[in-house]
Amino acid sequence: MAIIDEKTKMHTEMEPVDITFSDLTYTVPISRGKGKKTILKGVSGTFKSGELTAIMGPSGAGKSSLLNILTGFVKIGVSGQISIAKNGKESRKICSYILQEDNLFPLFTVQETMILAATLKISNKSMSTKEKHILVENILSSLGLSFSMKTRCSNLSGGQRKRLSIALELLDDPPVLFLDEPTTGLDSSSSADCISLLNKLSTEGRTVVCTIHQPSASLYHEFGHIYVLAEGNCVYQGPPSNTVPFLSSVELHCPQYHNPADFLIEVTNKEYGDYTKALTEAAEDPKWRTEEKAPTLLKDLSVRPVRSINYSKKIYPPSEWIKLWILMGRCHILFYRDWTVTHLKLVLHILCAILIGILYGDSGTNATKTFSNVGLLMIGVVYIWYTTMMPSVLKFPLEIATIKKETFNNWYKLRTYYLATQITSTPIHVLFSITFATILYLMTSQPLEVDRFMKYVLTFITLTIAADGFGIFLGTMANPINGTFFGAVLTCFMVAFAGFLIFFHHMPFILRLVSYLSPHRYAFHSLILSVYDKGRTDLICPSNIIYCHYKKAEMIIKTLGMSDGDYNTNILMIILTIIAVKIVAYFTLRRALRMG
Ligand SMILES: Nc1ncnc2c1ncn2[C@@H]1O[C@H](COP(=O)(O)OP(=O)(O)OP(=O)(O)O)[C@@H](O)[C@H]1O
Repeated sequence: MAIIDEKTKMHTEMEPVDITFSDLTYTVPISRGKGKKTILKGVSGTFKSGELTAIMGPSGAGKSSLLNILTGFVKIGVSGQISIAKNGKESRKICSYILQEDNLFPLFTVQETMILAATLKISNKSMSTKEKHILVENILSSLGLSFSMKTRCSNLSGGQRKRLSIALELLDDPPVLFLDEPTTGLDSSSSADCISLLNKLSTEGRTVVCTIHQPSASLYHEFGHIYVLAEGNCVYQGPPSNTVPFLSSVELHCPQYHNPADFLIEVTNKEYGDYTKALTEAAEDPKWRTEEKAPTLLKDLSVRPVRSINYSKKIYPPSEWIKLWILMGRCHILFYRDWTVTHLKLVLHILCAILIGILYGDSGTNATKTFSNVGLLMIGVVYIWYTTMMPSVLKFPLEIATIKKETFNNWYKLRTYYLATQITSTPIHVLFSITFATILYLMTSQPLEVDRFMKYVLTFITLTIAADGFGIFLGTMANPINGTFFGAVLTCFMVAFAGFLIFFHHMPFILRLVSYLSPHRYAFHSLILSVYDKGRTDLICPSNIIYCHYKKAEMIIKTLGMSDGDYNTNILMIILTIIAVKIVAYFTLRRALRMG
């Protein structure tokens, strides 16, 4: 449904953006100290606006590498010139890159995904909310997604997901679209729909470049320009109609009724001998780059391309501050919808606290159970640490591809995303830790004093935030398998250095210094001091017991070697750990995005 009113008739005209690159070379290290491998060997070419370009070639020819370099996704090891200019100004920000993986949030519907993207990409000053809704409907209708507006992304078909990925990038009307293998995983009919959609977008004045493996004969002729790579060399560039005469010029005759695209790939796969050098030389002749037939409608500059999507106004993005609020909103919805993240965990925290509470009974006041109570405090530390850290270790590797796609396409800056996730996830961790700590405190008969209770809960709150930071750090440094392994090892050492499984005065001096790096040390210290320090009344020694060694609270503090301990210093150390680990985690996340 194309909604056109007087306002939307004022189409902003697509400014042509041609992409020119010359002598592009891409070199990668093979393995440490063992030399380099050249992926692209000085390739040149031009991709014009209003034209749909296909980058083709056998597997490993360098198609994705070329696309990654042109988009700016890859920068290291690249030499040569690339010009992507709009109004004479060089800019990569006008490009949108649609990756092979769709990376959509499964819990959002198509409409929600689009509206959220629209609010992130288009400021309220350049378009009202109503206008954004109209634009979203317009794009979805143009891409044949109107009937799936209320469908969750998890339930979309492969072709629909691909079209939604394209729709999302069309919101801010980019003049250049790059797509990595948009037809992979689609059946022939969906592939045909996808390519004809891209063709339509290019005829509206955009520069559309995609990689494709082996298109059918009919699909092949939908492209305006074909760029073929073989072993890092350009072995053909020109319209599809010139392919057969071009190949004939090097004595490679495409059999009648044979798909020229198939023949081209067979030739580049050396099924008829090694023609790579001959083809590379022949492809340098500019005569193959123009069609011999009459120029198409688009190339006639007097004809304005008809735009199916109406962008009523020039689009400006909102400020990062506004984007922060929008991202926080998105995180909240995701937390709410993913019941395993919030509801299930809250229930499990309650159940576990009750279970542990039953297990330890009155250990908080019973002088015969003092050591059990100390063990309980340690269990609390490990429980909160583990249940907070491990989900973060697993969460970030799953999200990195989506964050990379969105930050690369200028939806928002990484620091905005990071801040939004921290602001939204922290209250949830805090809620979990308060719930767990409160139940445990009351069920295990800890002293009913507000001051002690607050200190006890505050320790769990700070520890949970620190654990989240360590989880992000590990999740952005390693894959989920290694992350969970390193997380488990790290936790074991932190527990060992906490001062309970081995007392501080039993540790070798050097290792005692290492214990200062363990947040578990500070958390365990804080819990002991909150419960037993500062004039704690004597614990109850049951009448049937003759002697209770730990009746006096200072005795347990002395045994644990914490007589000099100060609650505030320990909490401060956890807070400093939080600040340090969250900053480091931001940089490891940034590094993970760069490494892809
Ligand atoms: N960072 C890298 N380190 C080492 N080798 C690389 C790197 N990037 C690409 N390559 C190699 O460069 C060659 C070209 O890779 P590229 O992904 O560009 O090929 P492709 O034509 O897109 O292949 P396919 O069609 O199979 O996806 C491959 O042999 C690949 O192994």
